[in-house]
Amino acid sequence: MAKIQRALLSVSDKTGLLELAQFLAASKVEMISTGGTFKAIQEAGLPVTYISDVTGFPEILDGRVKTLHPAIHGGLLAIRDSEEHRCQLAEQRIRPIDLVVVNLYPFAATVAKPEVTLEDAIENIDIGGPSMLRSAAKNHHDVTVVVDPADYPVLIKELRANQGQTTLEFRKQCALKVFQTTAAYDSMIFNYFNSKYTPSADGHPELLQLTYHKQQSLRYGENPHQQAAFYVERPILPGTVAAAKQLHGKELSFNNINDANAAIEMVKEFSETAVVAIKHANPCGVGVADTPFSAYQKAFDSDPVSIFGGIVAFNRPVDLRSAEAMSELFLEIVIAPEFAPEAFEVLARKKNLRLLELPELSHASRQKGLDLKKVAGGLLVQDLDLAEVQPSDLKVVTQRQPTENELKELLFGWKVVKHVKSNAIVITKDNGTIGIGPGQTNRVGAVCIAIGQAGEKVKGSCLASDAYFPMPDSVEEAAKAGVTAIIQPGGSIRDQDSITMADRYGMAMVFTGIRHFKH
Ligand SMILES: NC(=O)c1ncn([C@@H]2O[C@H](COP(=O)(O)O)[C@@H](O)[C@H]2O)c1NC=O
Repeated sequence: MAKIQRALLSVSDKTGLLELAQFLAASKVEMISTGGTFKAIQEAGLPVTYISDVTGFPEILDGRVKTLHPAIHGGLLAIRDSEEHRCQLAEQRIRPIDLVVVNLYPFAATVAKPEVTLEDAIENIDIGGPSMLRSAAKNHHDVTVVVDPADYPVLIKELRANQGQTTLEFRKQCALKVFQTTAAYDSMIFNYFNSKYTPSADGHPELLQLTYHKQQSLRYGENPHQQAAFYVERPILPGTVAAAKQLHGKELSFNNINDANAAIEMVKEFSETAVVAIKHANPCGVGVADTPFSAYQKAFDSDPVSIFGGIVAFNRPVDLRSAEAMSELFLEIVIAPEFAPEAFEVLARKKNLRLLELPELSHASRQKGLDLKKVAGGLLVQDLDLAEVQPSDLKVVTQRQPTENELKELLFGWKVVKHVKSNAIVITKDNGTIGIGPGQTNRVGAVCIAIGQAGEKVKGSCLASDAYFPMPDSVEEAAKAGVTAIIQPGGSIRDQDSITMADRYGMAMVFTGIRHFKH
């Protein structure tokens, strides 16, 4: 490529514009520019040509048409090596443009405003900008294009290193960034209009466009032979694993991020002080108490074996006592809205332990959204499971009513079981889990695992089941072990068999009418 001689600058975000313009002027590059950009460069005392002097046409329709002209697009799209293209340019008196610096109308920021009108949104759809970006990127063999003010210093460095030229490798990267930018920009516009105009009865668009930005490359995926990366939404959603700030410890792994997500989403379930211990994305211990330390103890006591190598999330600041207790263990991650300085000091003595700070871990910070499940060849989309039950939603189906204490316990277990992989059974006592049976292919198997884990403590406990009992066997096993009350959705054609079994043992059983499958 020859030395850059002619540049077109048209930017909404004027950050870094004058520094770049100064460099280009000093490098004797001729600059062409649109309204506001032209004004800014001219006011800085730098030589610049107004776009209309190139197109021979005024900017019209409130700026809707300013660069959409053959004098611009011809100058961008002509193949420099083509004799025919060169002749056509000469015939039409069009001069090549070698460098394009454009950034787009701020559509995202506009539609993010709560008071935005449809008219505002429409006016912020950039037409001329993406057209120039695409023309220049298409012709990147000959044209350099920069779309991000953060890249101006990189451009300057490149021009300095190559005597006013750019390398093809540089232009390829620039073109890639343009296509990335215009694709994301169009997705954003499409999604906005989908939310306004979609005729689909289920609220899901005919075409699902998702844009995620790479937050980090990961050392490997679920297993060391799988390559992996972490992509996030922008703007970053507060109160999610994507927003967590790592204060200390080794880099997060793929499994860490997945487990941390499970811990965060679960601890937000509680408005009371709660601690959640996660292992392989399932809770292995959950406690609710008056202090973070007692909540932690309950979570720990639930399964002192499984917590080894686990992830612990607090929804209150971590105190010194909790930190000291945790420092006795090998943990992968501790997550909390805050770490007391003395607690941080204790935990930070562990070189590898990752400490994640996430201020928005309250129950109120839960937000509606989509839950996406990748299947081979497709994607399943559903609303996030944010369903909750209140005491008034519960239907007592047994002769015996649950006591007040049992009722509290059942509602606690219900919140926990929602976050356990199906078939899921959770046994609790005193607002702490004592037995968790996750991910079994039959429900009674999950019951037996939970009972086995609870040991002697099972006597006088409560049990939560994520879905109904297809047979009365689970109720019988629980009753024989000493469980006194059960919460479950109900809805089986054999509900009556389970109710009869519960009555036989004098148990209390309540139906929620809501199921919490999690696969
Ligand atoms: N209509 C056009 O021909 C046109 N050409 C460039 N733009 C945009 O106008 C903005 C710069 O405008 P100004 O230089 O007037 O501040 C840039 O974001 C650029 O992408 C245009 N605006 C919208 O489509």
